[in-house]
Amino acid sequence: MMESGSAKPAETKKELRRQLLALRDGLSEAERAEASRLACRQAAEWIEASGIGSVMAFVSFRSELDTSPLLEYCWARGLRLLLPRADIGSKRLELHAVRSRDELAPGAYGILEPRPGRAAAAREAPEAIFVPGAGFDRSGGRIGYGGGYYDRFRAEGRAAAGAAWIGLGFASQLVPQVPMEPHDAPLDGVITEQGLIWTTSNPPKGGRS
Ligand SMILES: Nc1nc2c(c(=O)[nH]1)N(C=O)[C@@H](CNc1ccc(C(=O)N[C@@H](CCC(=O)O)C(=O)O)cc1)CN2
Ligand SMILES: Nc1ncnc2c1ncn2[C@@H]1O[C@H](COP(=O)(O)OP(=O)(O)OP(=O)(O)O)[C@@H](O)[C@H]1O
Repeated sequence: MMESGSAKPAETKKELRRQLLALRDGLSEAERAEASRLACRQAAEWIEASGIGSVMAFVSFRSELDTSPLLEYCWARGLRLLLPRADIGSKRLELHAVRSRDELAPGAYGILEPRPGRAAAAREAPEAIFVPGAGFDRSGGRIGYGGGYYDRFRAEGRAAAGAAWIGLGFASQLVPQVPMEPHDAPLDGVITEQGLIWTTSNPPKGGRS
């Protein structure tokens, strides 16, 4: 029975997360590859138009949209690519500047992460942050794996002032509304294989392109 009207956001989020991850797991390899290629092209076009020099992205795991084409784009264009290491104890993200795939190794949760001895700690704050998720909505709502890593990272003020926070996922991960809690900061936009959607009335650096 649906009781979304009376359920607490945290419980509703848990159920929505479960449903969205099941849906994402159901995409075929071919669908995933094609959508990933298209979405990463959209992200690259936005980066190109915005003129930013440092990008925070993520290395995909489980059934996430495959960010490999975006990582390759950043390396090919000589952009600073900052990737996170998750500290499970503190639920904090630590950023490293990664210059090639050789600087990655399996880390927390089995995700490929920067190898501390190889990739230098990031000196700068990222100008754009591509955010993973289980689901997104058109008003900046996002639901992740429930670790609160990205909300904490944002609350710590570690992105550049005016940085663009952009969700990156499949169009099938867009839902009418993600229930938001007070600690959830809204995203500025979402990129899927169908294009970029700005979710704010005041688009960040780079503008509407
Ligand atoms: N590619 C990628 N990297 C990322 C993230 C992400 O979503 N995608 N994260 C974004 O935050 C952080 C990792 N966050 C994670 C949080 C929880 C679990 C996890 O396995 N959770 C358990 C459930 C725990 C529970 O019961 O609450 C599970 O799903 O089995 C995995 C990753 C940092 N790096
Ligand atoms: N800024 C913060 N400081 C302390 N705790 C926080 C902060 N932001 C979120 N949390 C806590 O983290 C937990 C998970 O939050 P939430 O369900 O929003 O995670 P999520 O966005 O799905 O996860 P992730 O960002 O890891 O993908 C919540 O219990 C929340 O209270």
